[in-house]
Amino acid sequence: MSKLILIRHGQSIWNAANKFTGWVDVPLSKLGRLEATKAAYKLRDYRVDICFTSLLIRAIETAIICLTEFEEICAGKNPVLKHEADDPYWHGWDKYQGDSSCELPIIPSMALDERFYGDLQGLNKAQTAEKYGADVVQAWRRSFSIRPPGGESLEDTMKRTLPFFHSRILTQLKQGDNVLVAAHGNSLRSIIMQLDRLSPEVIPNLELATGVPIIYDVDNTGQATNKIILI
Ligand SMILES: O=C(O)[C@@H](CO)OP(=O)(O)O
Repeated sequence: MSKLILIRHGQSIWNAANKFTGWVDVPLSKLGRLEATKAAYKLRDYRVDICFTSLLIRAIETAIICLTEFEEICAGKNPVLKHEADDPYWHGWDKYQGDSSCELPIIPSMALDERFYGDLQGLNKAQTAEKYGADVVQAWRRSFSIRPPGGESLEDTMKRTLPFFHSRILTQLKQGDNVLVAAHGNSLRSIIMQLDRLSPEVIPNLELATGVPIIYDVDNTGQATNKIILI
């Protein structure tokens, strides 16, 4: 049985400021780094073979903290970011083949990026609710198919997260690897919707706390058989 560890990044400086963030690439706050360190402590008895993150620094910082705070989680290996060679201007670090006997790959992908929040990015959430009405803004934030102005619905986000989840993440799990995924509230909600078989009517009630690991047991057919949340 493989372990799938999902973690929403620790608090970012824009979570702290109550701003819509989406694809804006803000770092963790001091509290966020502490949350990630606490998550690393909770994960100290787990072993990770491969890690996937979004391209956004708040998820990457969270992954790095989880993988470096206690050496045991990587079984003594060094985490190394492996960039995909799909950017023609990429400077070529990805050409390094690496050494799987002593390196733990961290694969960053835009498929795991936060939902694109369009025109709301950078706006204060409370002020936006006052301007447009709390119910309208709640539907933009939590419904399955309603898009925030100029942005992605959860359904849109799911169209990029799930193909990646199936082709890259589940493939590793089915072959027996333990996988850490450090991503975002909405990219993870779309994956959990699939794992927990949640309907579009139920998904608005799913909230993910920052920096809290969610662990699934996944069998070799790719089915999730158990779930625990390390609060
Ligand atoms: O601003 C964002 O990018 C997200 C996560 O912080 O917000 P929401 O809670 O509305 O999904």
